[in-house]
Amino acid sequence: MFSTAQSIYPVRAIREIEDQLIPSAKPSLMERAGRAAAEDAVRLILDRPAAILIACGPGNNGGDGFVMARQLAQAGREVVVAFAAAPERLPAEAAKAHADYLAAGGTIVSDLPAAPANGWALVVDALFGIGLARPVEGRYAGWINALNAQPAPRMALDVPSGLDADTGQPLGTTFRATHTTTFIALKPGLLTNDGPDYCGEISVQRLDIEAPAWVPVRGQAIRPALFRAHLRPRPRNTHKGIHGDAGILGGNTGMVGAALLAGRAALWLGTGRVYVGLLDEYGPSVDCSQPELMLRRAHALPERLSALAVGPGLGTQPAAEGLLAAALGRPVPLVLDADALNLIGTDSALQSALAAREAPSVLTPHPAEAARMLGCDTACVQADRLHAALEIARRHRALVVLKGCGSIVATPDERWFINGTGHPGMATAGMGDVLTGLVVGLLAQSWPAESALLAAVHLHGAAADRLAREGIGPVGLTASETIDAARGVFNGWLIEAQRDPRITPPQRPIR
Ligand SMILES: NC(=O)C1=CN([C@@H]2O[C@H](COP(=O)(O)OP(=O)(O)OC[C@H]3O[C@@H](n4cnc5c(N)ncnc54)[C@H](O)[C@@H]3O)[C@@H](O)[C@H]2O)[C@@H](O)CC1
Ligand SMILES: Nc1ncnc2c1ncn2[C@@H]1O[C@H](COP(=O)(O)OP(=O)(O)O)[C@@H](O)[C@H]1O
Ligand SMILES: [K+]
Repeated sequence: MFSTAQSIYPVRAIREIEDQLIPSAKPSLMERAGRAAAEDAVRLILDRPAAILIACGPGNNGGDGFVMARQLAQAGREVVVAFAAAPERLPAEAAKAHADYLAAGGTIVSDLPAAPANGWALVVDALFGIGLARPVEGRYAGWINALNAQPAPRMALDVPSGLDADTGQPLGTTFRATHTTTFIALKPGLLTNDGPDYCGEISVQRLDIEAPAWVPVRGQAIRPALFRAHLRPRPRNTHKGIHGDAGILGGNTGMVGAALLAGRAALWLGTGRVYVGLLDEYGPSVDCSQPELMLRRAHALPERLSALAVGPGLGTQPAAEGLLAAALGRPVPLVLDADALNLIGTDSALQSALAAREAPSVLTPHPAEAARMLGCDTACVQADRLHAALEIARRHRALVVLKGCGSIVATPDERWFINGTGHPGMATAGMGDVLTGLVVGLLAQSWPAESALLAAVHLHGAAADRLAREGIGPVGLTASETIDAARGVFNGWLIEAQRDPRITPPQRPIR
């Protein structure tokens, strides 16, 4: 069965679907949306007796609110609808929803009322959806501030008013939902940047749209189904040579730990051998708390590696630049992070070498590194994270993860993925080095690059989520602890995948 529940559609694509369906849909999409929202509302508040406040805006989002109000009132709920726009200027569908609500005996107040003595059971934002065209100011900003101040659950219809549905950027005053019922499909702005902070829990209501109406989708939410085929049990007759040789190049003076963290993450994810090449000339020759790592001087990494990561603690001195240039020439999968990205951002020879590579390249910038690569500032990257990730992937012919809240993975052929695991406790030093190690570890074990990146990004966040559930974080979570938890989550995935009859154990060693 064609499933689109995890597909992510930008506003333009949602509009295309609506254009195909609105003329003929019976019941209308707005009727379906309002009904689905009413059902979500009832699930949310159960039998809490207080009234439900629905604030309706001047467009079709307001129309959804009128349908929802009619449905809830007909189900015996007390509903208060606030609507201040001119009814005759509503778009046709919304005007019908408004008339139907009044015809069913509904009433409207033209300003947001004070909360009743027992408070609201639920406040609903049906002010603006994907039609938001400018920052919210004036009367509606006042309404949103008042709604945000209510101690009740706060539900947004389609998109929290004020949030840009494509970018997750708040435009002026923005509704802060505890729950968002979104229609037709997920939108990128709900999942990245400030989106998750403003949306709360998301319910996707697909409105029973038939498969042929779906326009081709390029965006997906990251989930294990995307890489489960590679979660294979090891054959019993195996040895370490089968599980890859990973190299980490970095660890300049004062930043040795970054390279060790990456190396440890690769090791704990099952890589056969891990070599760490350190630039610090006085760096250690053994990591006493992880003696399995083979520490070398930076120029003395083995010739034969299955995958190489360059960047954790690399520095930007000429020596680092020379090592990076040589690494770009190696015909192995490469992960580039941190200072490797900063160097590439300002050096056209390195950029050409990167674009010319035949073996896969994976770039893991955080927003500041992405900004250096694009020649803009961090705010401009964050203002449209999806565009920034796709642009870096296109320019460098590489896979990219733009890290942060709702990490975005972009491919050079313009597909993209958004990750939902992880939490703010991960904003701590060394966390990115761990991600680099997870990616290079899977690459060294012969995972295809795209699956390796998707799995590592999802795993990294899932590991931090597991720790937070156990009280280890969000505050005070350390990068080292995440490595340990990632091993646990990954082994859990392997066990789960073995129960999946579609995954068969390999008959022969992987290579
Ligand atoms: N067209 C349809 O049949 C369907 C529409 N749906 C709903 O309709 C929404 C989109 O409807 P619209 O395209 O009418 O757009 P919206 O209802 O999101 O907003 C558009 C209206 O708000 C005004 N506006 C935009 N930004 C403003 C601002 N900052 N301050 C003041 N006014 C502002 C516009 O001038 C316009 O009048 C979706 O998000 C969804 O909720 C759903 O019911 C699904 C079906
Ligand atoms: N608020 C957040 N929600 C989810 N993940 C986050 C959040 N903040 C940081 N992370 C993740 O933590 C990691 C931090 O990486 P990075 O900024 O490179 O750290 P460092 O350079 O210190 O190692 C990234 O994978 C990022 O996606
Ligand atoms: K809304």
